[in-house]
Amino acid sequence: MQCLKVDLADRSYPIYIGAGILSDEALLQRHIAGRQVCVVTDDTVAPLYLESLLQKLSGYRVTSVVLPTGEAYKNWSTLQQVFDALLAERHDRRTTLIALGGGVIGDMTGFAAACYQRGVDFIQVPTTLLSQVDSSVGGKTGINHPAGKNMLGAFYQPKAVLIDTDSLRTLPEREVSAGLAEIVKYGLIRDADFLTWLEQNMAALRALDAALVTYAIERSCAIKAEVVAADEREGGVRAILNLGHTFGHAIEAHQGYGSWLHGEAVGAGMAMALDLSCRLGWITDAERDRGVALISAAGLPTVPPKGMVAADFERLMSVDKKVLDGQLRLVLLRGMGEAVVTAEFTADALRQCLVGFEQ
Ligand SMILES: NC(=O)c1ccc[n+]([C@@H]2O[C@H](COP(=O)([O-])OP(=O)(O)OC[C@H]3O[C@@H](n4cnc5c(N)ncnc54)[C@H](O)[C@@H]3O)[C@@H](O)[C@H]2O)c1
Ligand SMILES: O=C(O)C(=O)C[C@@H](O)[C@H](O)[C@H](O)COP(=O)(O)O
Ligand SMILES: [Zn+2]
Repeated sequence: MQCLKVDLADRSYPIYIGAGILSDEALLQRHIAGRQVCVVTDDTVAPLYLESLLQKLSGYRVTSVVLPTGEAYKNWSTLQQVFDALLAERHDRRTTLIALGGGVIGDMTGFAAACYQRGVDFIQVPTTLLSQVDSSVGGKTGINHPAGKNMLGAFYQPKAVLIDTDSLRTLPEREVSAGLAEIVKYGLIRDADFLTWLEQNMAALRALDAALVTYAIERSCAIKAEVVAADEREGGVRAILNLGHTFGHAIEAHQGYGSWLHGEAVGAGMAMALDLSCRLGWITDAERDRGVALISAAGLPTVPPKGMVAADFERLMSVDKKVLDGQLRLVLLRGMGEAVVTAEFTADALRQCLVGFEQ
């Protein structure tokens, strides 16, 4: 088992990574402060992993909430179901919530934990590749609004992240590719050597080779932990974790959340960010093509949905959380492995990029 740390003074916490670590009762229980636990999961993950998790919690007063599966349910009314269940079961403020599932469950459970009785503990038990390499780490929690992705939420850190790589065995191929999008992102923004390693190992990663996937999770979590520790609330450098997301979130909102997976939208979004970086002369054509080829090799789209035009992007991107005083900022590449958050592009350059992707 590998243990990394997210270093945030009194909000620091461990990330455990390993095969079968969910069978380690003591490891889980070490991070539960009180005697009450509520496990939050979805109706796809519950039949797979809920019972065995509950067995590790004997001696606690445990309840569970099973939410409907998917991005379309990352909203107020689903969150309300969590609060209703916590109140109906008389959970007190020493309760620990456990998020058992993918990023949708992790983001909503974290937000519920931030709000319930003004804040209770929570633990992340991510079961998708995407949530193991990204969403379970860093404390961004929240829900979507029809006008924009993750528009309501809080920065609220978990007490621990338990990544059991065995849970990936049941993950559908499409979800594996979605997780690879965020892994490719880390290479593009911060680590050119990791990018080369990903190029060499992409086929085996898609086949879920255990040793390679474990290394990819460790490297991704290490990069994310370092960036979050440097800038917990995204005052500056943390925004590089948003590479491809301004375009990608616009795609998700345009499609009504759910028909394109988050990772798929980020894949196409990163291809668009590579293209704009190239148009600005910051990376070469060959570097752009190399990035796009890797996104494609991960099984991800490299163009936005048919019928989505430049004006759709401009409208939806104008509500991005990186907009300051009406000025859009984007994460672009100054080189492979070197991301910047910048407003140094003209509206015209952006429009040409967007029009270039129209189909
Ligand atoms: N907070 C952050 O920093 C952060 C980072 C990245 C993404 N996100 C958010 O995460 C969400 C995407 O997360 P996701 O890709 O995990 O999606 P998800 O939570 O919808 O899970 C994907 C699908 O896999 C199923 N599933 C989960 N674990 C499984 C398993 N082990 N076996 C079989 N099926 C399983 C789920 O039921 C769901 O159908 C988006 O809402 C995105 O905005 C947040
Ligand atoms: O942790 C971060 O910071 C990220 O930006 C990680 C992203 O992969 C993730 O999708 C995040 O939820 C996006 O955040 P948002 O602030 O753009 O909604
Ligand atoms: Zn993301």
